[in-house]
Amino acid sequence: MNYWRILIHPRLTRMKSENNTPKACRPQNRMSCTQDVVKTPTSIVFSNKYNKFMGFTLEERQRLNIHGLLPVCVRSPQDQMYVFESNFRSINTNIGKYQYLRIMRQSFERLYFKFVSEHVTEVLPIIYTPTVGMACMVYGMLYRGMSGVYITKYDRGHMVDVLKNWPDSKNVKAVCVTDGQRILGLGDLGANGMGICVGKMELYTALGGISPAKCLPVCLDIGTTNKNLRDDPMYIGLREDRITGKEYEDFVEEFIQSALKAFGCQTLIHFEDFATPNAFKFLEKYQDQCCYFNDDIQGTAAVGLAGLLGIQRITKIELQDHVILFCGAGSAMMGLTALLKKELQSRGLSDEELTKNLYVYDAKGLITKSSQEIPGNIADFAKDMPPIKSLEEVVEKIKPSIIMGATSAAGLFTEKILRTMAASHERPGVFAFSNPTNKAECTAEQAYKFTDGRAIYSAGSPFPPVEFNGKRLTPGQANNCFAFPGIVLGVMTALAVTVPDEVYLVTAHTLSNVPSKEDLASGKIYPNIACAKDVALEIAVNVCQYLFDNDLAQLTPVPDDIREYILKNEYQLDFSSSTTETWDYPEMKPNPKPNPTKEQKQK
Ligand SMILES: NC(=O)C1=CN([C@@H]2O[C@H](COP(=O)(O)OP(=O)(O)OC[C@H]3O[C@@H](n4cnc5c(N)ncnc54)[C@H](OP(=O)(O)O)[C@@H]3O)[C@@H](O)[C@H]2O)C=CC1
Ligand SMILES: CC(=O)C(=O)O
Ligand SMILES: [Mg+2]
Repeated sequence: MNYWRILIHPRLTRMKSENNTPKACRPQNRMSCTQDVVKTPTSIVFSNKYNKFMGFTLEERQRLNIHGLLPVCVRSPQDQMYVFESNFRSINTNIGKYQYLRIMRQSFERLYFKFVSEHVTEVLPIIYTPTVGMACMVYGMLYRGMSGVYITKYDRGHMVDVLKNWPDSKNVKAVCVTDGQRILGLGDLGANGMGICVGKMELYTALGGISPAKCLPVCLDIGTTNKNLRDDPMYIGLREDRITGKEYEDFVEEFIQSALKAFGCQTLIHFEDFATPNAFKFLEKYQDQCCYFNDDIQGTAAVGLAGLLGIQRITKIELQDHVILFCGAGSAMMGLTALLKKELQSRGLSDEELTKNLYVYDAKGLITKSSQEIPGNIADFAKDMPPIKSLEEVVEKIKPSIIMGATSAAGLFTEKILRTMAASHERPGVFAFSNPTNKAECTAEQAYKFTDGRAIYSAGSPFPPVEFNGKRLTPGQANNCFAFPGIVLGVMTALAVTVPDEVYLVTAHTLSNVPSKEDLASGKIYPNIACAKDVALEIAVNVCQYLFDNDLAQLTPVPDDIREYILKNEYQLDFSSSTTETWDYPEMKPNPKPNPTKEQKQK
């Protein structure tokens, strides 16, 4: 039963809800049915989830006992957005904007998400890469209170209780977790890595339409090797060495089991920014055990493959006939090579045929048969040729038509490399995946300048368009944010038990088909980031369909129209004056009647 509704005095319900006139604020308009009135805790009314700032109508101000606590003006949602925008734009630094957004997120959630989802191009570079990287470096200074759950090594044995301390724990359906060891290309940032999980989950809502109540960011604070951080008086995490080996793996195992116990066995577990060997180890262990997803490996692979398919569409050269050089043997590139292999296998190529034109280069040089310690997942790519240490020499030798980097080695793609590629290929593909911006393997300007404006260039962080020879060239954003919001939306909607590799192939194909013929003609293999919400929906629909078609979903009955079903269940960004009718205010129970006094009893 919704007591809010019952408690509205009929006279008030008849009042024009957006009444903005001072006359309507006269005290005689207050409710008179005092005997049943429940005094609304002001802390709830103004809490992040229910706050409407000056958007509370007169009727609401009276009903919720907050009349007089706000200025007389009642702001419409449009006015609130205008004020939000004006504040945001008046701030001159990106980190300042980030701070402002943190405050807004923590004080008026629905307006915050409405703002982000309506200003994706402007806001993503702040709450996501590149600014979130900078924010994570000084997270202790920016810390503004509860945004997720921290679990330390001292919490072993009672992790379920710690997770359940989250105020909205009964609603949680997805967890994005990091141990902070490889935060973007910035290395070990320990407990500051929480900022990444918060940012990722905000995109679940802003792009995927998933209610924030379902999302829980988690940081496994198991120490840090970052000495500067440990010496920083503002650091928020454990000032100890990381736990490693069996102790670490047991800790992660306990966390996974605790999360499933606390929130249910269908909870989506999203691993983010774990160091590479650990990331692959856990993926292998958990992929078939629960609804598990590694964004750096699998999300990035889907976006990378979509980019390659886009290049295939532009150049009209089949992927297997391109010579592709992958730089960096970490989560991102190794996830991509594995998914590309699956794609090429599905085209009927043998392992030998499909790896023929694929080369991997890492910090020690080109991976050849004589390389030491080749990770198992790239052994197939080791070439039977003499070792080459320098990337420029590798490029000179193999003349790749596509070069992809996820190395965090800024400037790795030199002028010479780009010119060599341009000399051999009409439309060389250049992907600089590393984040944030200052880690990119080359900038958009360099890519266009050294290839006569012919490069098909994309980067992990956003680069502005470049004017070249009178043409405006727009770089693509090769970032897993084009994949994970749609993947998780599809997986969570379908109630997938596990997430098989095919889901990432579906994602890659869906994304690669978004750019129109005109986009491709202008060298764009990825959509504008402004379309990221539409892309997420498209991916979610196809992922859901795949899961239903392959009996991998537990949602019953299967919706007749998946798109409609998803849209019907998405998080409502709107808050109008009548929102209290539809908004999920907590049901308030009337205060228990006090025991009658002696005098009352005698009466
Ligand atoms: N755009 C996107 O969506 C994504 C971007 N990324 C970005 O990609 C980067 C790498 O991430 P991830 O794969 O997880 O990281 P890792 O750190 O695990 O991998 C980096 C790899 O690059 C190698 N490397 C380092 N320096 C060089 C160099 N000079 N030349 C060649 N190889 C080099 C490393 O070799 P060694 O280990 O021997 O040092 C390692 O194999 C990060 O900047 C991250 O932010 C990651 C995921 C998604
Ligand atoms: C984008 C991302 O996930 C990364 O850089 O790690
Ligand atoms: Mg990441």
